[in-house]
Amino acid sequence: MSVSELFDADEWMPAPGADQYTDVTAHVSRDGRIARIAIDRPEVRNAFRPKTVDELYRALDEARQNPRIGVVLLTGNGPSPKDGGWAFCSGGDQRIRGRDGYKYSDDEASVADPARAGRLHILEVQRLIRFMPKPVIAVVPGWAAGGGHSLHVVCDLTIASAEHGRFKQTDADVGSFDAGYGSAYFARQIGQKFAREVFFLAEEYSAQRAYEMGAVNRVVPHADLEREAVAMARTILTKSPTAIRMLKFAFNAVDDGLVGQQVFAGEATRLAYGSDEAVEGRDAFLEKRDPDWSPYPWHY
Ligand SMILES: CC(C)(COP(=O)(O)OP(=O)(O)OC[C@H]1O[C@@H](n2cnc3c(N)ncnc32)[C@H](O)[C@@H]1OP(=O)(O)O)[C@@H](O)C(=O)NCCC(=O)NCCSC(=O)c1cc(O)c2ccccc2c1O
Repeated sequence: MSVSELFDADEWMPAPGADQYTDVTAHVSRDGRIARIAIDRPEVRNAFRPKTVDELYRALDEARQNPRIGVVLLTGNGPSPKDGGWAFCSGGDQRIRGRDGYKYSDDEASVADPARAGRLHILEVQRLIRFMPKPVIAVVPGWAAGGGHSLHVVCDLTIASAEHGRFKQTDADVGSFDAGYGSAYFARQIGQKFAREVFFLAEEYSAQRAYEMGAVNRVVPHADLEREAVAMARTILTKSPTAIRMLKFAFNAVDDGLVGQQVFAGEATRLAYGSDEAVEGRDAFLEKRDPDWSPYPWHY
């Protein structure tokens, strides 16, 4: 059975552990440098339930820790076998939303561990994407709605299908609100007036309109969507991994407060450890002598 109508089997091989997933598919390009992770519930416009979120997190974390992978594509498989509709993601599955979050289907897990009873852990996935030391590209073949809209917002880049890409922020329609990256950071991207309009009116925006608002990087013909996304990824792969990582964390830092500074600073520390000056500090300690900083000027 094909993964998705846009999926090119010649490009991808299954990612390690992918056979254990039911709600997502995870692949790695045949040269091992790009990950393709997709929500695989097209019959509900790729709405996520807790199991979907668990699998998304695991697949993304595998990609994060794989030193060969430089870019991650996040998408939604399709079309729906029911009506042919396409989706990136339509947010939390409203059928299993409880009073304390989204419910696992086998509620024995919740009985054994009440802390697992109601989940909002798509926010953990958002943070994983945000702090992933490599670009994540949202590949939007259809609807990005509600929490699915927020997922595209937190990705570094978005490429959308000209024919089927649709954007709608339905949170307030269903009594929900992503008050973090989904809204406040979205406003940093496209401006306060547009962001408030998108949330307060919950209207539908075409891919072209989202592009004009600054919410989308590229709009391409539907049939070319994944090919163009891979091409975008391959362009990024021609760049310095360190430069891309530092740039991503620099773009983040201004909006991420002390955590943003910490993440950026961690990478700065890694770079400093590579210098002769830092090696001198370590060696002096180990050799129980005063460090000799004389070769290292106070740069200006
Ligand atoms: C996405 C749509 C605009 C698409 O409309 P369309 O007309 O194309 O398709 P249908 O409406 O007919 O849908 C086809 C089929 O799929 C089912 N479905 C679609 N979305 C969902 C969903 N989210 N949950 C459950 N089921 C869904 C639909 O019922 C149809 O099924 P049939 O059996 O009738 O065939 C439109 O579908 C739409 O508006 N969907 C809902 C979007 C939505 O409101 N999402 C939830 C927003 S809240 C959220 O996502 C959220 C999650 C979190 O975990 C948070 C955590 C912390 C803070 C905030 C959070 C948050 O806001």
